[in-house]
Amino acid sequence: MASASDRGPWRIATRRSTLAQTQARHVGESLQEATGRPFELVPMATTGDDHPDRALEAFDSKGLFVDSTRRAVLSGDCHLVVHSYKDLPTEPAEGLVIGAVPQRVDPRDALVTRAGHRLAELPRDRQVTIGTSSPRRRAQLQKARRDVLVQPIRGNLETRLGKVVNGEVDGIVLALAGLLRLRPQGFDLTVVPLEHGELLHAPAQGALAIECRVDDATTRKGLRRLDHAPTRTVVAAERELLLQLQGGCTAPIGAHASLLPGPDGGERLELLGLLSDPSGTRLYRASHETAADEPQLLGRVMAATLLEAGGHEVLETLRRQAG
Ligand SMILES: NCc1[nH]cc(CCC(=O)O)c1CC(=O)O
Repeated sequence: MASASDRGPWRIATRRSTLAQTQARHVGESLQEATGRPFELVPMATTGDDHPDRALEAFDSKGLFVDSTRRAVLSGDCHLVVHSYKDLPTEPAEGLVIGAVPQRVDPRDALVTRAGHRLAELPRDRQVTIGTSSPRRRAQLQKARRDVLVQPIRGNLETRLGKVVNGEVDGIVLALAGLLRLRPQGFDLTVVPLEHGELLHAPAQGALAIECRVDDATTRKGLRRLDHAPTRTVVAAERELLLQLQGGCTAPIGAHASLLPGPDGGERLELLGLLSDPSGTRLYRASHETAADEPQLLGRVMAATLLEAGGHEVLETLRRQAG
């Protein structure tokens, strides 16, 4: 087995999915440009990939998507691993550190249909079906449009787009980031981004987390070149909300943080948060702001607000159901 040394190419562990490999290649190219060292991808199967036919809900947030890639970094076989930040478990992995959070792309979800409808414009004179396996998207779709039938949908990006093209469903909701990175061609479909007030995206959506070993000074130094401080800040606020709310159950949770100009030329940090029951019947939204250097505080304040508004009962019910 090749091993990752301080010389030779950067070895980048990646899951086998096209999205994961595309993201890893982008990171590799940036790292090569920043350091003058070439890179190679080291694709590997993960537990999550072994069950691609299961609905997303079947996976918890306990690291199903990251296990073997992280092990490859911890063992010294690879220098780094690139994750979709939103799929990363909130518990830090022992011995690993997030060495870089590159600038994030558009974090919004999008509604993909043949006709280019907005959510509010979907026809009402017939049964419309929208495919998604995400509890967060389902809850918000049902809140906005009780009349729409939300269906679980499986398969990779191209398979799901194909189901819209052939009319199996009227539309799907997915992350704009995946479309931007994969640029699927040849589908006669319209992509309409969903605004934060329509359907709030997942915490850290559109961002990447690049992990390396805590004690690997060379890789940490290389990764610092890719780090984007404003993205770290907004993602920290969004992830703190997730951390505060996910005590043993996965509720639909949305979060969007942004840095805005503040008084006296400073910056302030704004956070939109959402917590819902799975049906979207009890759905709570709030917005708060703090100084730009208080992302964790902002996430905690948001969590307290959503819990007090009724989120406590929602989480209690979910916990009881989970057993
Ligand atoms: N849960 C799957 C997943 N993980 C990361 C992305 C792409 C978006 C991103 O990088 O945040 C997607 C696809 C989707 O949600 O439609």
